[in-house]
Amino acid sequence: MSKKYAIGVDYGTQSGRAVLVDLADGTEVADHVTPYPHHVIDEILPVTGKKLDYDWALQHPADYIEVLKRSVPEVIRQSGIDPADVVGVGIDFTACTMLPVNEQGQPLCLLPEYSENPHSWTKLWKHHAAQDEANEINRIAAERGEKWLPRYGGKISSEWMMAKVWQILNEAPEIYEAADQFLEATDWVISQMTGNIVRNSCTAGYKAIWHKADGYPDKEFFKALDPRLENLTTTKLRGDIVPLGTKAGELTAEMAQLTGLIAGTAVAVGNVDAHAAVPAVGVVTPGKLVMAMGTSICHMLLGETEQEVEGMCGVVEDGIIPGYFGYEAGQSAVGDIFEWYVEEAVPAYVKEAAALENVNVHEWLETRAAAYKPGQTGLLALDWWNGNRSVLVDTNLTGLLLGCTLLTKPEEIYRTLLEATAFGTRKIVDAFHGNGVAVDVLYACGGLPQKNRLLMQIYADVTNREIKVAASKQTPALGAAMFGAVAAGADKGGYDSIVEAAEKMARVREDSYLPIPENVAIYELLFQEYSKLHDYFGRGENNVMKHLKAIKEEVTE
Ligand SMILES: Nc1ncnc2c1ncn2[C@@H]1O[C@H](COP(=O)(O)OP(=O)(O)O)[C@@H](O)[C@H]1O
Ligand SMILES: O=C(CO)[C@@H](O)[C@@H](O)COP(=O)(O)O
Repeated sequence: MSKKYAIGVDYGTQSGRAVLVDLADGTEVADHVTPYPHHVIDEILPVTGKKLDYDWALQHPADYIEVLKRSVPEVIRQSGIDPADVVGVGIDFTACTMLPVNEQGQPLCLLPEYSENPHSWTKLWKHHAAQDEANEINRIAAERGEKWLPRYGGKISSEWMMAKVWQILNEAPEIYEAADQFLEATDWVISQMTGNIVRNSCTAGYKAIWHKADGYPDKEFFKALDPRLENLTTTKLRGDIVPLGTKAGELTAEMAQLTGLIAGTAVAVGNVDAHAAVPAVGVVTPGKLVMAMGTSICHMLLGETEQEVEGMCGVVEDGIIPGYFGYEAGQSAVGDIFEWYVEEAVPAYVKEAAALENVNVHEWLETRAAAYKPGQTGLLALDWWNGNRSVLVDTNLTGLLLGCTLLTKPEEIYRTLLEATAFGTRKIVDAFHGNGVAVDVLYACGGLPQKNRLLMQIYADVTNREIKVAASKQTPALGAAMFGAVAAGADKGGYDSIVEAAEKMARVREDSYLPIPENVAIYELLFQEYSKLHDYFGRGENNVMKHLKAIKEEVTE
């Protein structure tokens, strides 16, 4: 029998990437990236040229199809394989990235009668303009004692489906009316590939307050938000919600022509980027925390039971791997804090020295920062440059650097920022571990583990846990391909379960990061100090960060 393959397509914030994977062992045979032609639309709406409000972030749905059109034929061409040997396709997406569609499943923004209204466009995950609606949802849910609220750590985010839908209703009721359904972009792309609209349990669970046993919150809750929302879940969010790995359908003839694949190829239901990465590092059982480390960190964990954990983003049964409760938490800025420092705050002499040595500024700082022992800088920081996503869930918190003297060096500050983000992860690890969801070992994927060894050693020391690193540089896309193989099934050359697919296809690097006992001991002391600052500034004892923000807003108006 000829070799069999699957294709995974990872839809990120700036671009989409297709990866062609050998099903026997997970080898990534070819990959190709298509930057979105319309980029992130966060300043000007293309059709009107009108300025968008602050905090808006939209995307163009045609860009998603462009990725299929350019990147899928390219991986087939590069690999030289017969398209008939591609047994399944899966995708993963940022989330909640959502759009309104009409009865035919067409995005309203592509129809001339609606395209001038920004609310007809795809709202990207980082569209943060629905914060007022999120606040109201949280207030009303808390008042009513909604039992689903603790499943989301006590607060839902402005990034999620209900806040975004409500913003559309409030600001553009005509678009709300015209929408036959609101879909996650991941489900919309699958509908374009197969002709079937099928909602997946991952985005429904984490981003749309859906629960396997209880379904959506009841109508009375939605009525309490706004009487016009009463029937939202049975009308514009209607439809069966199916587990990850389910076959959504088969590639249509039209899509086969566009992609160069064979009509009838199995297509898996949509998935989320961070969640798809979990089986791709071989994690299919509890106790192993997967960190997707880049500009931010998503922390993913499996558990046997549904526990309430302070500040977690959510817990969803079957939300990552069927048969387990999938937990998600996160830090809203990690690499972005290092980027801020490198771009905005290092002295010119550092940039010049790095250029002379032909290394980038991060690498220059890392080498020098690595020469310090834990605690030797005398510095401590709170990693809230972009607020706090877990455990405190407060976007109004800001960063703090403590302990500077006239002798403080840039590399010491850089090391302190690395450490601060590790302490942020430790808070999340402790929150889970202390609430009965074991965290025994860490797995890292994403860009940062490839870029900064010091950072990874600090994370191992601060958490006192081994860290295994993904062998793949395209972990979410590999995971998406694995779900594509599961959609195909073993009799078509794929796999019957994601656990089997992970056994054969997932890989981590041979070398791992182990905690160094003397570093662990010092970091334990520093973490106690971090925790004091964390609670003092984060739990209301000293609201100076919020006061500063309020004064800033007042004088800026
Ligand atoms: N050597 C480095 N050490 C630490 N951080 C780095 C280094 N090089 C780049 N970064 C940070 O990595 C982040 C990008 O990570 P990456 O995983 O590639 O992106 P994304 O999260 O968009 O997928 C940026 O925020 C950047 O500041
Ligand atoms: O929120 C989630 C996952 O739940 C992500 O899709 C979102 O943060 C986007 O992450 P990336 O920027 O793609 O790493």
